[in-house]
Amino acid sequence: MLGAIQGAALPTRSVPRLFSRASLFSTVSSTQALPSLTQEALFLDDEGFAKDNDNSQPQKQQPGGKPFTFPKKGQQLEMFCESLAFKGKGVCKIVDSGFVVLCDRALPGERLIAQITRKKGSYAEAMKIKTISPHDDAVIAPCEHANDCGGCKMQNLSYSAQLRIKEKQVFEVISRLGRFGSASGTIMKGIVGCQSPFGYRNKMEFSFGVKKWIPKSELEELSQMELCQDEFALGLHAPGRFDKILSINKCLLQQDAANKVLALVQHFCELHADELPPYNTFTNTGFLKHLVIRSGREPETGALQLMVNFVTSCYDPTLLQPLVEQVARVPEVVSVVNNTNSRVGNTSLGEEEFVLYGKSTITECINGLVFEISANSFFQTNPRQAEVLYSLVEDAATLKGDGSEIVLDLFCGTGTIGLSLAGRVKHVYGYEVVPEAIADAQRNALRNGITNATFVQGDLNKIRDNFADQFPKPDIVIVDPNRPGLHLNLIRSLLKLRPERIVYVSCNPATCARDLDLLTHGLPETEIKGTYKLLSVQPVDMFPHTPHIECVCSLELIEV
Ligand SMILES: C[S@@+](CC[C@H](N)C(=O)[O-])C[C@H]1O[C@@H](n2cnc3c(N)ncnc32)[C@H](O)[C@@H]1O
Repeated sequence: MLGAIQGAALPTRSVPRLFSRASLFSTVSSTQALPSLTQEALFLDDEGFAKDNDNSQPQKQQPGGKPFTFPKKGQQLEMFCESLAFKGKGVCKIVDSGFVVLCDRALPGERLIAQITRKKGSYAEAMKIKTISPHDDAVIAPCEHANDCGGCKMQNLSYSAQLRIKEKQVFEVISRLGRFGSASGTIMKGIVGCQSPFGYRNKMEFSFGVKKWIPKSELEELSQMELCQDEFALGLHAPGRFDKILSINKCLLQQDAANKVLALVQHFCELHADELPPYNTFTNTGFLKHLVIRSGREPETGALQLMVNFVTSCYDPTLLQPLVEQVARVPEVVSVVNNTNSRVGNTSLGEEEFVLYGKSTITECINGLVFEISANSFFQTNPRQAEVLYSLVEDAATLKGDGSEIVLDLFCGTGTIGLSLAGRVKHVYGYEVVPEAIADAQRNALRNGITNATFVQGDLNKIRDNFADQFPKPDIVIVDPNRPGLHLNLIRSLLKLRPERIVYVSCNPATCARDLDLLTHGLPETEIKGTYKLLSVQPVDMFPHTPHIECVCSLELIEV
């Protein structure tokens, strides 16, 4: 049944406005990355493909022949939310005109009043003012910051409804953008939800600042006097604001012990803001820039371990000492480090690192392997669901298990996927651009006594013709790219390499669908001939309450 798709005529589709196949590839040169879709194009693509409104806005007339009136900035209008775009914005239609508006925090099925904030090409953006009638699955968000913080845009929706929406988004993008049409029904697997939709994150990064962002809802309650006192803030950046911090008392995505540390640091630093001044992004002055809290598990006992990282503008351990002493009293804290960053701006990556208390790393266990995590190393942020994800990758790889196969783990990070397969294969080759991640991967192999894994540092957007000479021909290739997906040259190289199976792990269904289309259907304009059959697409929810979706896709080589 699936095999038939390869030879069958491809489903035709109307060409969306901003993302025709011709426009997508017209700018590609051999040295350029496959043009990553702009966020706007991605969204519109999603909007245009994902629903039955392909013709909703390009035309200048309503069905009755009446011309569309573009809404004006500042206008408050009644609208109905039809679906969610990948970035979590509600795709709404103005009730009178059917004009499409993207509205933050609008939920599918909700009727609402929203204020137009800007016009963007043929659609508008709006800010929700009030709900007229909620989504059937609307719930009261458990987090006090849910309506103001940019992180959990979907907390107002029951978790089962979140999963349904995400599953539908993947299905639509795979069928339309990936051009798998009705066959998507047999390819798609049901979404795998997260057992614990709260407390799942093992890393949260908070910022210090001098400007507290006061949400509209609180503004009316505050006296003028209180409004003037914005000299200290610790929390998350207000949505779209680099300079304003929404003070966070407790984040439900992290563990209770991490919230204890956050509250303690909030309290201490607010009291001692004169000695420990928060960083001011306008004047580039101040000391405290970021608080990063990471968590892990002790391998033998499974006990929670916390690493607290203070990112400061310079190195001054004496200044930090009283704060470090307080934090170290929290029983779960096993490491306090200080990363210094003197550069202008807000990055939390340090130039130099100093251990102020305890160890320099914490550990995490994934599917029986132990991984060391340092302050700046990449690690999956939902480790329990990462175990689920990696098991799905192993299923998709359908290893023989006789130790004969070669696995190529592209975009390997700290080696977690490849290392978790190493016990069942002949050799794993990992490829990754970040040198520190490669060093971590090598250390992780050593720590777990794995001797059949080799990790190579290199940029997969700049591969040359001799790329495949660096390792024996792989039987299975795993790709786990960042949001922009695969470079066109890498797709060409995979098609030339012809591994029996490709497992594509994606954090962006839109670019994943684009790449699956190329690997299976090919693209005559670029002389790419697809030689793979898409066997399955498995959505996995790694980040409940956020718009993010992960997918594991299995592809099998076909003889042509
Ligand atoms: C989504 S992460 C996956 C990491 C790993 N597979 C895991 O599960 O932990 C993507 C990884 O690709 C790496 N990466 C991004 N662009 C790259 C490039 N052009 N060449 C090689 N690696 C790249 C990133 O540094 C990151 O470690």
